[in-house]
Amino acid sequence: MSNTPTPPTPPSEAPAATPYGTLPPASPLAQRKPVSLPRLADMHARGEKIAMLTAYDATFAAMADAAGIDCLLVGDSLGMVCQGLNSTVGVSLEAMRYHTDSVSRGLRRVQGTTWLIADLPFGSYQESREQALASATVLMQAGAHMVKLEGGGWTTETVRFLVERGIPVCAHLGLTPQTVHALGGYRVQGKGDTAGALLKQQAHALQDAGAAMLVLEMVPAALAAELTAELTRCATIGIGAGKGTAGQVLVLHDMLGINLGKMPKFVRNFMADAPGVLPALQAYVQAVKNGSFPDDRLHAW
Ligand SMILES: Nc1nc(=O)c2c([nH]1)NC[C@@H]1CN(c3ccc(C(=O)N[C@@H](CCC(=O)O)C(=O)O)cc3)CN21
Ligand SMILES: CC(C)C(=O)C(=O)O
Ligand SMILES: [Mg+2]
Repeated sequence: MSNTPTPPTPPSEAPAATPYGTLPPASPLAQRKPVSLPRLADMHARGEKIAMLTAYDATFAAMADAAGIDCLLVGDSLGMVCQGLNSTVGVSLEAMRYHTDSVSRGLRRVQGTTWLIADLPFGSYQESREQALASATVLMQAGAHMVKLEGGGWTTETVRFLVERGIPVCAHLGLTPQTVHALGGYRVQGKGDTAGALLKQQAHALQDAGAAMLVLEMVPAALAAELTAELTRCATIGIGAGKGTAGQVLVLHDMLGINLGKMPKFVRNFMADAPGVLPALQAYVQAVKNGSFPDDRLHAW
């Protein structure tokens, strides 16, 4: 008998089977632990980019999970993508519950490890903090791990109310599509010193209220990068906000090259160079992780 210590057991060589194909044997995804709030905070602290997409159904949710996505958002963009509405204003809480249920079941079918976020739709949280809690409860009981709500200022106390009651919250500033009629269109927000300072102040207040995540949509890249450096307890997720955020999100159909209307400028079509949907999703995760998406010249302001 030698005294040589036993070498650590090498990772299983067995390829990880998914319903959509086989992942490479050494893939860290094969044994990935569930993404949780502490793990997201750890990724944020280490500077590992957080990759997020929207999902509206069980099949795409399972595929994105297999591709190694960190977070999925059941976005109220489903009103435009799935229901054919021309804005997100008409999306009901019942529709959000239905799609959250479907996505959550898809993740359970494959023992998914993805962090699941659901949008509180227009009109489901504006009336009172109690209304927001009741609406958030519907989505959490449908399988969401976190809810997202749009806006700053008055939303701060709503965020605090939910977080104090054990509901993780993602905030959303910049282009907030539920208020498109007040904003005057889907255009860049936070441009100029005054608008930029207001957005920053609102973001800090949301972090102090306990928001663990903040979507920044269509804001100047420099503003998003500055905020990202300032907010250490809240991970920024950009969409059309440049490469300086802690993570990125896109609408799933957009990054697969499918869009009923005008493709926003911040989108990259990951199907263009991929042989299929799973490789396109994997390419997105990889591009977010290695910083090659977005390209500041092509996908930001
Ligand atoms: N399919 C889809 N993708 C999205 O990103 C998305 C939705 N739906 N629905 C909800 C909101 C609406 N969003 C939008 C919609 C349109 C533009 C758009 O047309 N942007 C123009 C710039 C317009 C301007 O600056 O005046 C662009 O060229 O990107 C951007 C974001 C983002 N969200
Ligand atoms: C675009 C993302 C951030 C969103 O809110 C949605 O898909 O509804
Ligand atoms: Mg939304």
